[in-house]
Amino acid sequence: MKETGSEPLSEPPEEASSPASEASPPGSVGAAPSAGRTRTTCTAELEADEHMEVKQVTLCSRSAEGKLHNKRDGVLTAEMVSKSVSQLGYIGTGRHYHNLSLHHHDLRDISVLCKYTYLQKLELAHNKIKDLSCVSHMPYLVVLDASHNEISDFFEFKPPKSLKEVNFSYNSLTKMKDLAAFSSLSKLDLDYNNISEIAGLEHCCMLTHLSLAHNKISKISGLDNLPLTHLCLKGNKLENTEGLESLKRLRFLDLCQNGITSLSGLQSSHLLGTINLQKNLINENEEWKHIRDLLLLRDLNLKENPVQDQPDYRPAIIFHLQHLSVLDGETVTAEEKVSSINKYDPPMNVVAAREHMTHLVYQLMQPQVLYDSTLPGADSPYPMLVLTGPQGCGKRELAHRLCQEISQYFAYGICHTTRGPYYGEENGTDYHFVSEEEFQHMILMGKFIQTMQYRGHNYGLSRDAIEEAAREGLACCVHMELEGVFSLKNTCFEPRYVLLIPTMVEKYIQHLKCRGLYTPAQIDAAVSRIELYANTNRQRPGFFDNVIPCDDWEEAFQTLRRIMKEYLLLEEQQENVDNDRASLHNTSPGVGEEPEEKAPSSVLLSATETPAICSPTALDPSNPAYRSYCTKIRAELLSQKSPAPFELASIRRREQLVREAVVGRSPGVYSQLFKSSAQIASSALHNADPDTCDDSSSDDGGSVALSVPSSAGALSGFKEPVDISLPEQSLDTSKGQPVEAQHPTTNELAAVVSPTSERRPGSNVKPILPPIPTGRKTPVAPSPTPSPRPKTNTPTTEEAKTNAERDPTSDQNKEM
Ligand SMILES: Nc1ncnc2c1ncn2[C@@H]1O[C@H](COP(=O)(O)OP(=O)(O)OP(=O)(O)O)[C@@H](O)[C@H]1O
Repeated sequence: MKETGSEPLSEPPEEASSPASEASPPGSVGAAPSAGRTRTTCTAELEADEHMEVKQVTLCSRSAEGKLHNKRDGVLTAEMVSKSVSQLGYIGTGRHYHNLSLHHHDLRDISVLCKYTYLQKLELAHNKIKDLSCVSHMPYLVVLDASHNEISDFFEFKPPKSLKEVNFSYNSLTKMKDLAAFSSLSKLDLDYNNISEIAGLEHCCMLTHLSLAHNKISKISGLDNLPLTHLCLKGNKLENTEGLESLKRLRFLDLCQNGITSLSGLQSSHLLGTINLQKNLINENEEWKHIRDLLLLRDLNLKENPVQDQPDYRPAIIFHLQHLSVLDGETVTAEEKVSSINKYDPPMNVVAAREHMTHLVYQLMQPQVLYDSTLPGADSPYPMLVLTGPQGCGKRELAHRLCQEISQYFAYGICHTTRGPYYGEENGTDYHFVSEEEFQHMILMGKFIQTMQYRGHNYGLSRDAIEEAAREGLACCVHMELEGVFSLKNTCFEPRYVLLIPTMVEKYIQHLKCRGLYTPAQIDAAVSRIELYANTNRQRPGFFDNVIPCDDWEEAFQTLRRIMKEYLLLEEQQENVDNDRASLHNTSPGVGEEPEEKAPSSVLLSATETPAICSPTALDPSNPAYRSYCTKIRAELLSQKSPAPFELASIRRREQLVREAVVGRSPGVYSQLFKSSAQIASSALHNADPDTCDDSSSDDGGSVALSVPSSAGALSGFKEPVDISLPEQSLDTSKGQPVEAQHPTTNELAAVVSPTSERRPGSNVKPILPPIPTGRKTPVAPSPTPSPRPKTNTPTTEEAKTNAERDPTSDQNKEM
């Protein structure tokens, strides 16, 4: 839209309108009454209007004529201006052009611009201007670009109230002056001048962008509390980054091409997202410490700094500044982040995997030995118990006590350690105390299946420690820290992991203090690890098989004892025998007659540390509440019609055929196991009802067969892997099913055949103790509490059978 009339477009403000109205000669800034301006101003502006249709047009691209004219004397004329204005708009009551762009005209004298009081944007780059006093007449000016000129006077004009952006780059400024009057200034570009000190900006409370690249600044100063978000001090003489502390809003910082050696001073600019420090003198990897708390930092450039020559420079920086997405201009990949973490702070499972790999390799380098005592069966692991929990939580004492009280089944696995013995500790009882050299030698000899460093000492569980227990026909019980558990989970062993966790921190601290072995720092560290255990339990369901609060050791021990008996099927057998009898005599109790389950002696903690009764652990087969449920289901099924004995015999025969087809006829290494309770119970039932005995399986209608951990697992039939504690898997259901329904399904067979079927964690595969060799040692200490269990050695299969035959209703049979 074009103004056509010759009237003034609007009334300019008084101070600005005066010179224009007089049509002053170039350079003059004289005052004149506003009434006199009308004609001249309008003429100039209207001349401009006539030539202006297109907005934002630059003279350099279209005014060859004007160029020629200017080249003569460098004086800007109204005609040229009229060709270079754009952006017609309203100001006050009239319409005026707002923009004037005069690039590359070799202009020296622009005093004619005094008449153009309504300009908002003035672009004068690439001229030879020294004097900008005409700007004093532009009260509406917002943007001024006077870059690439010859200006040496800093802001020598009356401050336009709204002046926001000024570009004085590539001029001859040497000194900054007070800019208090330029309170609206938000962007100031002073690149490529000769300024040696930052000054005069104290009152620029709107200044967000400041660039002073390629000056002579040797110290960052004068920026205190400015609201700067972007600061460029590239190509100066800076040696450090001190002086930026108060710039809390800084987001972009360019300090490249200086002599900076340290990043100190940047730590409090928490909003920094980009720091460019290319071509400086930073040479310490450790400098990351100053910027590690800048969590919004995404782009860091340390190219061409000596620090790049440091070994592991990039992974180290990436590790310490995990939030970076670009380092030295290159995108930081997820892989780089992960590998840097694995390098500098590997998570426990990574450490464990590495440890495992190391031990495996060293072991493979040795002459190979067949550790037949601990070989896992097709579906049953060698039984092992691992007590874990924070240091001093009592796991060692509990392990010892368990091995004493249930000495028929457990032996204490003695670890090696490089720490010296505490008072009262004996070599070969609590630990094998060895020197560091010995320990390292053992590692190299592939002796360990797991090691860990704890508080500067090495601890390790050797294969021999486990074998020692296994050769005695005993399950192995060890205690270790969480790292050890992670490590052990990589091995072929599938222990039962029991977490002992203090829930009363004060009591735990008190206990540690009483021990008198730990410094306050060590106590703090031990306490802090409670959280680690709790988190692991929360975040990895099934990681621990049981969680027992250990504030009261007696209570914890009773819980542990009960769990272990269940684990080894010592109590379950009794229950099964009872059920079997009931089945055989067709006197199975109804649901209402179910004997009450014993309440747990201690409350197990669930994953979220809530009592087990109302928690997910209620579904833990080791939980009595859950078992009660299973028993009820079983009782209900038992009360239904039982198949006739000949049907059972037929089923057994077919099962046996399937079994033999799957695992062959020959008994495995565990065939003479502590087949303990199951076989004895089985024998008892054989005696009770010989008609139903036709093969190695029990003839009780299913329930005994289910609970018998026969040799090497699979040998006892395809039912073996099925966990009796799971009601839907219990083959007891066969009693209430039609015969066809008792045939193994494809899935059941697969479960037997597949060695990976439902194993730990959380699988509750019942373990089988290794064979008891002839001449086995008598357990050191029998259980202190009178128990119906055998008080000496676990009987061999033959012994058990004989005993059972002698007295099928004996206590031994019941218990075992
Ligand atoms: N082979 C191992 N792997 C991992 N951790 C182990 C191993 N052997 C022992 N530990 C654990 O190392 C920690 C330190 O053991 P140490 O015997 O030195 O301390 P403690 O003060 O006696 O504590 P605690 O009574 O729990 O054993 C204990 O938590 C212990 O269970």
